[in-house]
Amino acid sequence: MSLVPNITELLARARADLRMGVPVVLTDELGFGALAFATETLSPQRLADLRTLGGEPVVAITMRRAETLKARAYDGDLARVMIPADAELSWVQAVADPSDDLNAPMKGPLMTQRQGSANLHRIAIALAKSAQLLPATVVVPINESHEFAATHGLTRIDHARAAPHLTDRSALHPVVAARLPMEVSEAGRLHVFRPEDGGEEHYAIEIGRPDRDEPVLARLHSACFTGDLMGSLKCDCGPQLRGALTQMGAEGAGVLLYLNQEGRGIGLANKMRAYFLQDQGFDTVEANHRLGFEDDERDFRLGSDILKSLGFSSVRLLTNNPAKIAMMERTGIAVTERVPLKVGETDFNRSYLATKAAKSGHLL
Ligand SMILES: Nc1nc2c(ncn2[C@@H]2O[C@H](COP(=O)(O)OP(=O)(O)OP(=O)(O)O)[C@@H](O)[C@H]2O)c(=O)[nH]1
Ligand SMILES: [Zn+2]
Repeated sequence: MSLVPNITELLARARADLRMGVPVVLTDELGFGALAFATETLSPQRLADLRTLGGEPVVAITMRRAETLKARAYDGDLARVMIPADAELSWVQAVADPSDDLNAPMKGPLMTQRQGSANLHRIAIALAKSAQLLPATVVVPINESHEFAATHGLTRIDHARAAPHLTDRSALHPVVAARLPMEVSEAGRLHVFRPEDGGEEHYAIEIGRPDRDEPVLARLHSACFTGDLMGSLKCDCGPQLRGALTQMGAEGAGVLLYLNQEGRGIGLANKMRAYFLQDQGFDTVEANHRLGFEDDERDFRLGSDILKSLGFSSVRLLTNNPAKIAMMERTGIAVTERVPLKVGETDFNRSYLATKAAKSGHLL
């Protein structure tokens, strides 16, 4: 019956639930069930209520966050931290949120679970991440999970059906394109692409009428609200964006993909959490790790999807990031030339740029 939501639609609903503090029910193929909450949106009332369910609640965190907290990650990529019976919500949230790590370090050792499967915890963390929340979830086992979800009107996600969707990228579809005369070129055109999973839309700005049979001057630009719009001096994004467009305008042809992957894919709220840690002396990579993220959570494959959809198969790529080049090549877009894009170094971003060169392999 097409009127029943499919797994993609249920996952989008689950993300919205977690952002609002509503729990979701997770079930696996062995019949286990659990209730999962995003740690950062959990309320005191719901923490009290989940404790009446009888199961032992844990905070599921990524291996990166576990390393910071010196908690044993028996599950490899994640750890299940046991919640003491008398722990308050502030304790639970401090497991997830590093903002007070230095001020008020957590008193360890944190006990982590070793027995049983972490499959449902893994799905819960992936959902929180894709909802652009901190990658940490409170998970408590429940019985009769199908009935529990139905009785309480909760979204239920089945592990086997959901797992492939959390690693595969969703298909993107062109929505509309229209002329956009711009300062750099009157022959601008903006294309909007929408993913099937209900996530962020992405844009392509085409300058001139680039020949589809020749390598096109291209830039994959990740959204940076602070740099692109506010003139932030902490990064080089704004000058790179304008520099790329100016060069395309001067050459009379090019395509700039504006990918809504704010903060290297972690979202603006988490990026600002990373900036708060940077104010305390951590570098851009360490800050991401303390929050529980990898240094770069972006998926550049969507860039090649958009280029292909526009009819391009080879590019002269404006970038200093070798990972972008490697990903283009792997996903069937030939990079015939790397065009360096070195603009916008300031006193404030010099060490940020140096860290990217030292730790993320950026070309100087
Ligand atoms: N998490 C995090 N993201 C940041 C930080 N500073 C900038 N960003 C984000 O990093 C991204 C920069 O993207 P790009 O301009 O594609 O930069 P790049 O990966 O260095 O590659 P090139 O510019 O092509 O060399 C944007 O999404 C910014 O919002 C930071 O300190 N932490
Ligand atoms: Zn930036």
